[in-house]
Amino acid sequence: MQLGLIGLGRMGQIVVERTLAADHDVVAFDLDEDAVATAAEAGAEPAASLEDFTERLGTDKRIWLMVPAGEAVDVTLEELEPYLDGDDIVVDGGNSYFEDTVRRAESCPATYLDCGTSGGPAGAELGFSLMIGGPQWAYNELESVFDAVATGPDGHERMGEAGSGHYVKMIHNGVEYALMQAYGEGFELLHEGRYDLDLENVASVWNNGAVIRSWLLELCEEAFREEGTDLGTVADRIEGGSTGTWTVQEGLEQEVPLPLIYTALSERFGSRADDGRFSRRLANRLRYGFGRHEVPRRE
Ligand SMILES: NC(=O)C1=CN([C@@H]2O[C@H](COP(=O)(O)OP(=O)(O)OC[C@H]3O[C@@H](n4cnc5c(N)ncnc54)[C@H](O)[C@@H]3O)[C@@H](O)[C@H]2O)C=CC1
Ligand SMILES: O=C(CO)[C@H](O)[C@H](O)COP(=O)(O)O
Repeated sequence: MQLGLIGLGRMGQIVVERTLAADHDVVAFDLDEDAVATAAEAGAEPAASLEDFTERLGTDKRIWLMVPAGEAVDVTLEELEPYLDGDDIVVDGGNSYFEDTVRRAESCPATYLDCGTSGGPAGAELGFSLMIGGPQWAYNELESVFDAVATGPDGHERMGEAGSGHYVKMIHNGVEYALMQAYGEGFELLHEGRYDLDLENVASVWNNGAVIRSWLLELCEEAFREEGTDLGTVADRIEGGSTGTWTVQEGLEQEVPLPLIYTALSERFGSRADDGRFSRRLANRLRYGFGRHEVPRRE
C-alpha cells in the first residue's frame, strides 16, 4: 500500500519508519524541510508541498495526519479538501479532541478515521497501541498499516463510530495522569520518609513481580537512575494538561466522579504558580486570623 504521511515530528517519523519496514510505500510531507529530509533518508518519497503530496498519491489516497492537535489539523484538512473524495481515507493519529473529530468527520470529503495513539516516541521499537474510530470498511482497508504501526494485530482495535478512538485515547490520558500522580505520591513519601532509600532500587524491585509493576514504573526507575534518587535538577513544574482537562470536563458532563484524575490535573496547574500557591498562602494567613498561629513569611 502507499501511505501519505503529514507531520513528521517525534511520532510521525516513527509511523513512517514502521510503515516502510512493513514494505509499504510512504509519501512524506511536513512544513519543516529538515523533517521531510529525515523521512526521505529513511526511504520515504519526499513531497515539496501539499499539492505535490496529493499528486504523488494519485486516486484512493490513504493519508495519515500526525500534526499537533487543534488548528494544524483544521488547516491541513482545509488545504487537502479540493483533492479529496469519499474513496480517500484520512487518519488523524494525533491527540485531537473527540468533538473536533466528529465535526471533521462530518465535513471532510474523505472517509475519516480517528486514531488514538499510545506508546509515545519511546514506543518506537515495540509499536503503538491504536484506538480507532470511524467506518469499518476504512478500518479494514488500512489494517495492514495499523498492523505495522501498532505492536501487531493485537495492538489496534476499532472502537466504534467517528470520535470513539479519540474519546478512548482522551480517557486513557486521564488514567495516565492519575497513575503518574499515584506513583509520584508514593515516591514522595518514600523520599521524605523514615528510611534512607535508593528509589531506583525500590522501583526496580517493584517492577519485578510487584502488583504495581508497569511501564510508567519502569520509567520511574529510569528517571531515578538518570537523575538521581532526589531527581537532581528536575523542576517542580508539570506542563501539558489539555487531554486531562477534556477528560475531567467529560466526567462532569456525564456526572461520573473522577476525583483521582481531577486531583492529578489540579496538581499540574498548581505546579505552575510562579510565586507559590495563593490558596496555600491564604490558608497560612487565615491560621493566624482564627488561631493566632505564627505566619511563615517569604524572604
Ligand atoms: N509525543 C507523544 O508522546 C505523543 C503525541 N501524540 C500526538 O501526536 C501528534 C504529533 O505529536 P508529536 O509527533 O509529538 O509532535 P511534534 O511537535 O514532534 O511533531 C509535529 C510535526 O508536525 C509538523 N506540522 C505542524 N503543523 C503542520 C502542518 N500544518 N502541515 C504539515 N506539518 C505540520 C511539525 O513541523 C512537526 O514536524 C499530536 O497530536 C500529539 O498530541 C500522541 C501520542 C503520544
Ligand atoms: O498522549 C500522550 C501520551 O499518552 C502524549 O504524551 C500527550 O502529550 C500527554 O498529554 P499531556 O501533554 O497533557 O501530558
